[in-house]
Amino acid sequence: MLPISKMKSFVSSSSFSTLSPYFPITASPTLSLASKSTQCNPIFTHLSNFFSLKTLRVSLPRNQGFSNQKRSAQIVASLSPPSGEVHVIVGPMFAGKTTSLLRRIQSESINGRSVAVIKSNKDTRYGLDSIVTHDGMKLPCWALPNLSSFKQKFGEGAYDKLDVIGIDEAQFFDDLYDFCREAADMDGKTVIVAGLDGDYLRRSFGSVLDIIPLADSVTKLTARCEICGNRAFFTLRKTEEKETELIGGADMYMPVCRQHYVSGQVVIETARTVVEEAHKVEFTTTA
Ligand SMILES: Nc1ncnc2c1ncn2[C@@H]1O[C@H](COP(=O)(O)OP(=O)(O)O)[C@@H](O)[C@H]1O
Ligand SMILES: Cc1cn([C@H]2C[C@H](O)[C@@H](COP(=O)(O)O)O2)c(=O)[nH]c1=O
Repeated sequence: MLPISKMKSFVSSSSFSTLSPYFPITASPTLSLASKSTQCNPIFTHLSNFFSLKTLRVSLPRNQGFSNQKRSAQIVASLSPPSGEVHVIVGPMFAGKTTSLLRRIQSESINGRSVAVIKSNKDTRYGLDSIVTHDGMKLPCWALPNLSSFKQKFGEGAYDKLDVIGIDEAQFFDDLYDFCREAADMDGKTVIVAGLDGDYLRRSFGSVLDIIPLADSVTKLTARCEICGNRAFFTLRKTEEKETELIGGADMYMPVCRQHYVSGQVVIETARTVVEEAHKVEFTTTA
């Protein structure tokens, strides 16, 4: 298998057919819309913009069935936008979200689909040209301030040929929902999103949870609790900073189970209070 770091390009040259991979033609004997009369009927034209072939079922006489099925499938294919997919991978830090995203992208690329990966340009830990896992697995990427700039930066023509878009560190993109909806619903892309569902205080992080209603699949991964080795669902911040967004790795964060999240928060809060009190004492004695 080709190692991710050796992938020829993060955009392969396989061509993208607008309709065929996304529109399985599975017409049943009764599944037919367009008899000659309905094709020219303005009511049909209006309705067919709102309903797919599966919703509007009109039975045809047996001898006309086959050719009409083909014809109606063609008509509906030309009316329906290509159907994409949204897959979401969440979990705490060190859970393997980036690893899983890169594996899926690699496998899509090996299957001949053209792929591109985006990460937030806020995360400068490993430079801006690659996505890197905590294990050092690597893939070239686009580091962007927002997702809406992707189409223009990537080039409209190249975007049209793309099959799969990977998004890492999704919690940092405010326009995640609109991007995923448009890419999957209108442009027929498979979008694979990896990000933190919760921040260090276990509050919903960015727009990651907002895209669950758009998703075909949602996978919650777990790490290993750094204190007891049990499954870790949460990320504990080891430092005193309080802002929500704070780029860092194992120096600042650790994955923990519920028990050690709760006790860890108490320890960190106590330590913070002790430090603050010590500063106050220092300030009053020197003033
Ligand atoms: N406490 C930990 N629990 C689980 N994995 C850890 C831990 N510390 C380091 N790792 C390493 O991190 C890897 C996952 O990295 P990565 O895919 O970048 O995770 P994520 O994107 O979820 O932060 C694991 O395969 C493991 O080797
Ligand atoms: C919990 C938490 C994390 N972050 C930052 C820290 C890292 O830079 C990324 C997460 O990276 P990973 O690929 O999931 O390991 O997010 C943050 O800014 N705020 C937080 O509360």
